[in-house]
Amino acid sequence: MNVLEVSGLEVRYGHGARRKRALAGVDLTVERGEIVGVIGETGSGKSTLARTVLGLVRPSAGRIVLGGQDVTGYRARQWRALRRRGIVQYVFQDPLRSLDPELSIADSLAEPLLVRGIARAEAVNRAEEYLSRVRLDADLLPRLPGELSGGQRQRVTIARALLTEPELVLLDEPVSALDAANRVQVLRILQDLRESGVALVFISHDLGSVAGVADRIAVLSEGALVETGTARQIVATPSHPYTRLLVSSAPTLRAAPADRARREELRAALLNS
Ligand SMILES: Nc1ncnc2c1ncn2[C@@H]1O[C@H](COP(=O)(O)OP(=O)(O)OP(=O)(O)O)[C@@H](O)[C@H]1O
Repeated sequence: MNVLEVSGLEVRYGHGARRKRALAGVDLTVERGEIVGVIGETGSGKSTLARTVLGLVRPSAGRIVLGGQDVTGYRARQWRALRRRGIVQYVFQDPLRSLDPELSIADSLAEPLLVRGIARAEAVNRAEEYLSRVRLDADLLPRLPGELSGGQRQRVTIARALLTEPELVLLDEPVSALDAANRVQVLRILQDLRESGVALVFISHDLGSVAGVADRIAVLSEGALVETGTARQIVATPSHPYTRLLVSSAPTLRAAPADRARREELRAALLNS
């Protein structure tokens, strides 16, 4: 069963002459338990896609079905209620901005459970359990976000997103602000989540980060999906020139990064395609 079906999704920003199309007829499905990567360069529409699926941006055309429910015509109030139910959760790039700096980690984690009527003792137990799922120790619970490293903070936001047992988690550049060691740790945790059955949409400009985690990858360019395939297909036999450019620009995917001349060649082919 699909937890997310997006079809013909179009988003336009601004008005009149300044109207700009950020998404142009995007079709994407995510099955239960599947990890789908969405990659594209800056400005390709990745965050717009995430924000539209969360009901934070209104599409000008297309359809969104979440957990079997057509949510396309939802008003702001209905979206808020849907987000409160926790079926779809999100993790953004900057964990400091998504954690209240004055709340302890225990309180940040317990809060989504308390608003669902779960007793405090039970909420704290669950918080501890989910911290261990993201390989963090319970002794972080009394600390404030400012007393954690960036990687620890991002793991806390992932734990918090999982606490409500969502069907789908959207992660928008979850590792981009992290140093290499923390990035590897968070990517491992995302891989581990495969066993939990939650579906993930992992959005990144960096194919190298996504390729080792995602089952399928969708490639976004100028608001349109130009290619979708298994992670293996996208990396080994990319068919669209833009995908080839992304593959050649991802140093971690290759023994040696493509040299500049080769990248220019691919970019020229892309402009002419
Ligand atoms: N609120 C907004 N109002 C007007 N234009 C916007 C708005 N948000 C995004 N855009 C434009 O829409 C396009 C897609 O932006 P979006 O943020 O979705 O891209 P992105 O792929 O997530 O980029 P990045 O990796 O830099 O975050 C860009 O041209 C951007 O300038």
